[in-house]
Amino acid sequence: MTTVETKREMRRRILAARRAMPEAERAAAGPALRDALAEVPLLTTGGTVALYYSVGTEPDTRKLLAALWKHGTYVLLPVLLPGGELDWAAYEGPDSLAPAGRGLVEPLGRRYGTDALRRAAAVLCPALAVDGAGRRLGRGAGCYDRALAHVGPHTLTLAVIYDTELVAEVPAEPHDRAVDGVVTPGRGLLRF
Ligand SMILES: Nc1nc2c(c(=O)[nH]1)N(C=O)[C@@H](CNc1ccc(C(=O)N[C@@H](CCC(=O)O)C(=O)O)cc1)CN2
Ligand SMILES: Nc1ncnc2c1ncn2[C@@H]1O[C@H](COP(=O)(O)OP(=O)(O)OP(=O)(O)O)[C@@H](O)[C@H]1O
Repeated sequence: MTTVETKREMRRRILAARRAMPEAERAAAGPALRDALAEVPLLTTGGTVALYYSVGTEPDTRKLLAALWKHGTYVLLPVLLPGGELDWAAYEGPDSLAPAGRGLVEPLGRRYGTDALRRAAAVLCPALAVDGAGRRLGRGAGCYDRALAHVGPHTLTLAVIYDTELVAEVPAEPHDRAVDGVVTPGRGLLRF
């Protein structure tokens, strides 16, 4: 199998496993992710944090989002642009969000541009699987590979996954951007 085919097969398998996950396990993920990250100084000491608003079977980031916002952290959320780049706008409470296309929920406020991540202290990205070298398998649109190209040298990049999605190996292509660590509901924050 080519790398592209292996990635496609992994995506199919992981998405099926997410759909088959017991509801109780899914429901426990949101509070667990919040509790794992809400006290991490990098996320709460005043810098900007880029998060995403989880949808469907993704690990629930909504409780973490609410906790960071209540704490006063400046949280950016992605807006999908037509070409597949991500723009960024601030989360300003529940009323600052609206359903967007493709099943996404996106912020309505002023957009800061595709390179807004340059000033972020941390970027939390969606992923389907990550390996111990930080190689990350995303949905396959390349949005976060492009977005992560904009981060500054001191930005901590983390992927949010379920426990079982930390795997032995994710196949990589030259454009893939590695992450510095993962956060999972059961294991919390792991830096590589
Ligand atoms: N919650 C969440 N927000 C996110 C992402 C994500 O993975 N999760 N993204 C991560 O990159 C970005 C959005 N990227 C996307 C890129 C392509 C498609 C897309 O083509 N969707 C198909 C439908 C496939 C499906 O239902 O899964 C389509 O509309 O044809 C969707 C989102 C930014 N926001
Ligand atoms: N920096 C980039 N500029 C332009 N296209 C890119 C870039 N990075 C990735 N792509 C394109 O995106 C497509 C999908 O890449 P890949 O399979 O690695 O996505 P992914 O990492 O799983 O998804 P995502 O980054 O959206 O979470 C590839 O065809 C690739 O050519």
